[in-house]
Formats: sequence, structure tokens, C-alpha cells
Amino acid sequence: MTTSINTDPQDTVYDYIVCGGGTAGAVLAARLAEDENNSVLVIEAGQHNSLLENTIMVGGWSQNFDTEADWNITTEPSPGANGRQVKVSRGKFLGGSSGVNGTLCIRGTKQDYDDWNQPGWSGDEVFGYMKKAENFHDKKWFDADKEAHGYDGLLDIEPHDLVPISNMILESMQDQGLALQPDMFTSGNNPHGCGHAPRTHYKGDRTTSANYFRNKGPNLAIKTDTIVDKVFLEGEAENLKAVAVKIIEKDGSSKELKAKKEIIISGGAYCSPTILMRSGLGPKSELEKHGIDCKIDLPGVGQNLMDHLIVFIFYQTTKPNITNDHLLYKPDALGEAYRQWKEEKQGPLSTFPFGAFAYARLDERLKSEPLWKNAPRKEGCDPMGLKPNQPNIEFFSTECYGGPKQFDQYPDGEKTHAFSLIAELFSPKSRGSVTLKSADPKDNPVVDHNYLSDELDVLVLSEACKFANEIITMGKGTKDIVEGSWPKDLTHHTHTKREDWVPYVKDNATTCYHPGGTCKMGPADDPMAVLDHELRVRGVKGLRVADTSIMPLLNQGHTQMPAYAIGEKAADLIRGKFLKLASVDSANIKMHEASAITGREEVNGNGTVVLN
Ligand SMILES: Cc1cc2nc3c(=O)[nH]c(=O)nc-3n(C[C@H](O)[C@H](O)[C@H](O)COP(=O)(O)OP(=O)(O)OC[C@H]3O[C@@H](n4cnc5c(N)ncnc54)[C@H](O)[C@@H]3O)c2cc1C
Repeated sequence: MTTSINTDPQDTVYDYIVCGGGTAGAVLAARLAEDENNSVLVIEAGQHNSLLENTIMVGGWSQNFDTEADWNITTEPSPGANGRQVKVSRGKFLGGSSGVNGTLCIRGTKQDYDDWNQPGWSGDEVFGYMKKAENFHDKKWFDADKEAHGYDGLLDIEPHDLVPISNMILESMQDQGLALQPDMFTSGNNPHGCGHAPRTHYKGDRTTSANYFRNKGPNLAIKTDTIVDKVFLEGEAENLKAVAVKIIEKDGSSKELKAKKEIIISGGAYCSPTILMRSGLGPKSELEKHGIDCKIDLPGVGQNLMDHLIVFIFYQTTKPNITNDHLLYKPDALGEAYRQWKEEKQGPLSTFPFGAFAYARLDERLKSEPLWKNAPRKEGCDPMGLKPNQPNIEFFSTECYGGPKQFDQYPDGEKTHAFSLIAELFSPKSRGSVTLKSADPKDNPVVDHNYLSDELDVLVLSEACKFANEIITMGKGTKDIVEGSWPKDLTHHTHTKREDWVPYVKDNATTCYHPGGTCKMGPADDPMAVLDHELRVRGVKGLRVADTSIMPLLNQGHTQMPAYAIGEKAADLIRGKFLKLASVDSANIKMHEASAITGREEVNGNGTVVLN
């Protein structure tokens, strides 16, 4: 990576300090440093990513878990999920979770962002920023939506070459009513169909937000292995201003670093609220428990925690060489796969073994369910709050056996082979929280996802599993190759009723690693909104948050592309720039105008909204 970034910074004063060098944080810092008059410091709790091969070799993703490169957070027990605790890994290194994720680029629909109802964050605008981030490399076999992709961004993205089982599953999906629209997860305009998901890898290596640091100059400084404890605030009441951060270095010593212009917190949905709380910004009662002086009572900090739940449904096939198991689990196969990646940048470890994808609406399937029929709903929405142009669920398949560490019953890759179809729940009703374990910045937060606490979540996810099973066991492409469930002693392939799937969901639903919402943006009259629509912490000058914690609602997709968009947009907000869009939704412009005349805010000369 060509760079003259300062990785051993000694200065104590910078224009901008970005707390957390993860997905959104790295993007934001790199964009701010494009102006060489800005001095920018990124503080990252974990190591430099170049030291960690498993953040570069895509197939090494799970090897980061339970190591120093993982935050190693486990949830509180969720009563709705039979009291299970779930390991909710996050990347702890430069690049953050972009260096450990499943590489999928599934943007959601424009409606998802319109639903945020925040000036400057319409579907058109957020899709515009996702496009800005992207440098798409097409492949001959792929029928790309060329208009929807970006080609001069800093994040290399390409399609994934399928193995046979994935094409068979795509055939089954179509057979079961999900028409093929190859690039629908980039277009975001189809809530019911199947296609391919582009990936954050290129030429055999994972691409991450750390790629944004390429060609950056010495005005960008990166301090790794350093924890941000808190932000120091100066002034009283209306004039509270963020001026410095307290850091803890690797040797345990602490230091104060000053910011002349702004401090931006990008610690991710689990850690950003904890930095705010340690700084005295959060629910007063929560801060008092830990002896923290409350500067502003912000009850929404750490609340509104959301995630997408997924259920892996594995099947066994005896048909050889249609999955990737033989390339991974046969004796000596893994060694050869590693050699192939290291020397040729090819083979099963150079990409992520997810294969076929689909979105689905479940209106027809759920219409006679009493819970669904009788649930309250907003006009034009289903009980989950989704409009007809938004999917209720996603399906995605694995091209071999594997997943988080609870999936440890490996086939031998010779006589036995396995693959899965995963069902993912969108727009979950259940909400959780992030709170402090103590005021010690080295303590992980208490994460309570409260999974499946709402019966509607169980209903939709169990119907999704039923549909998934029909795709695999009845669909034309796969019905004749399925031997049964995997592991062999399970019988889920025989389930026919939705109710059969309820215990399976409660026992197996796990994280898709998409936490968000814990420092949400919102209007001034929402007491739970932590940020305004320019990501400024309410009541504090010079302090913003930029990562997936800002999302008022999750998108109907995966969360890395919105995280890139949030980093890009945050940089533009700070620099007072607007993205030029072919079409900017006029309602959104009206919202901008409306907020400009409330008296609380005004539009400055270059068009950005600034607080009085
Ligand atoms: C295993 C896994 C698989 C996933 N798969 C996909 C996928 O296929 N597709 C997809 O779209 N999304 C996926 N996601 C989700 C996606 O990667 C995340 O939503 C996104 O990367 C989050 O970006 P962020 O900037 O909010 O947080 P992060 O990228 O997690 O960044 C937060 C950063 O802040 C640092 N930090 C935190 N606290 C402190 C502190 N006190 N001091 C200093 N530094 C701190 C962290 O170490 C980290 O580097 C996955 C995530 C995981 C973990």
C-alpha cells in the first residue's frame, strides 16, 4: 500500500480526531485528509490490519474470532431465544468489521433510507454515497446494472464466481416463485426475486475501509493499539464543546489529545455509546450507577439496539464436487487451499463461500396467520412497518459447511458434503440495549440484544425457514440431490408446517453481525434521538458520531455498504459539501428548507446546515 501516513504520531493537537478506525471511521478520516491543510488523527483500539493475514485472506475471516482481533462480546441471555447467549464478534483492528465480514454488498432498498425521514439521508442520497464509495470491477458472466454501480470510488468490489450448488439453488429459487434479476442487490428495486451479491474483494484479497488510506499523505496520522476512553467537554449548558480525548496507550499510560475543529466517534454500534457515556453523555440514571458526572441527559444513548437474525439450515448431499467441501475438508485440502491463495490469489480461501441470494415478501404466506392479521400497522405498511417495495426476508446460501463456531460438525468432503440456505429476518420488532459494565474503558459493554422478544419476529422468521426448506427440498434445481438434513441426525428437511420451525428458530437463530441504532439520528422532538441529521451530538458543539449506531432503522440488506455511505456522508457534512445526484428527491429538499427556517438551525453559504 503506497502511503506516507504517520503511524507513530507524537503531536498532541490535531484539527480532527476520529475515534475508531473501523469501516465508517477510516472512510471519514481518509476523506478529511484529502485536504492537506487538515491534520487528521485516527485512534484505533486494535492492531494495524497489515499485521493480520486473516483480515486480508477472505477465507480466514472466522480465524479472527476469539483472538485479540475480535472485541469478543457475548450478549446477555435472550429469553425469547431460549435464554441463549450469542457471540457477537466485531473487528478490532484498522478497518474494523469490514476486515472480518462476509464481504456481501447488499444495499437494501431506497425506501429503507427514505423511512429514516432525515434531511439529507433519502434513499437517493444514501445510494449515491454507496455508489461514490465503490470501484466496481465487472466480470463477463455477470449481467450488471451498470448505472447503479460506482467506478471511481476507493473500495474495490467484484462479483463472486459461483460453484455448482449455487446455480442449482438459484434454479430452485426461480422454480419457487423468485424471478431472477441478476444485480437486484445493487439496484435495490425488487423486494421479491433472486440474484447475485457483489463482494468486497478483488484479485484474491479482501478489500476493506483501510484501502481508503492508499496514497494518503503525512497530514493523516494513525494511532493503533490505543483505546479512546472519553471526550473532554468544555463550557456549560448551551456552550458545551468537545475539545479533547483521553486515550489509553498499549502500555496502560493515558494521555490527552486536543482537537481544534471536531471530534468524531466511530467506535461502532456497541462501542460508540460507551464512549459517549464515559464522557458524561447518556441516560443520567445509567451514568450515576458508575459514578460518571452527567453533562447532558441523553436517554437514547445505547438504546434502540437492533440486529438482523439469521438461521442456518444445512442439508446433506452425496453428489460429489458440487459444494466446496472437498476443497476444504478432505485430508490436506486446507493446506493446498492456503498455498493456492498465498501463491496464486485463487481458490476457496480467496472468496467468501456464500452463493445464491433472494429477497421475499411474505404477505401471501402470512395472510391467514391470526397474529399477522390482527397486528397493528401503519397505513400502507405491514405489521413489521414495511411497505410493499421492501422485502420481509432474505435468503442466502453457503457453498460448503461452516459458519460461526457452533457449526462444528464438518462433512469429510469425500463421501459427505453439506450446504445451507440461510433465512434472514428484516425489520425486527425486538429492541435491545448497550450499557456500561463499569467506567473502565478496558471493560467491554453489556450488550443485551433481547432477540426474538417480539412474537412477530418469531412468526416471520419461522415462515422464512419454511419457505427456505421448500426451495431446497421442492425446487427443481436441488430436490433430487438432497440426501437429508445435516448433521445426519437432524430431520428439519421433513418439516412441513411453520410451527415445526418455531423451536428450530428459538434454538438456532443467531446474529448476522448487523448491530445498529444505539446513537440514532432523529428530529429535535424525539427524546430518544442522540444526534441531529448532521450527526451532531445533541447539545454539544464539535462532536459527531459516524458509524452504524446512527441508523434510526436497519436497512433491508446488509450493513457494510450503509457504513461506507455514512463515512462518506459524514466527511461531506464536515467539509460542507453535497453529493451531486442525478435525481434528488424533492421531498427531501423540502425537508432541508423546512429545517432551515425553524430558527434553531440555518443554512450557511455553501449549503450545509449548521447549528446556531
Ligand atoms: C463477522 C461479520 C460478518 C459480516 N458480514 C457482512 C456482510 O457480508 N455484508 C455486510 O454488508 N455487512 C456485514 N457485516 C456488518 C458490517 O461489516 C458492519 O455493519 C460494518 O462494518 C460496521 O461498520 P462501523 O463503522 O459501524 O463499525 P466497525 O467497522 O466495527 O468499526 C468500529 C471501530 O472502532 C474501533 N473502536 C471501538 N471502540 C474503540 C475505542 N474505545 N477506542 C478506539 N477504537 C475503538 C473498533 O476496533 C473498530 O475498528 C458483518 C460483520 C461481521 C462482524
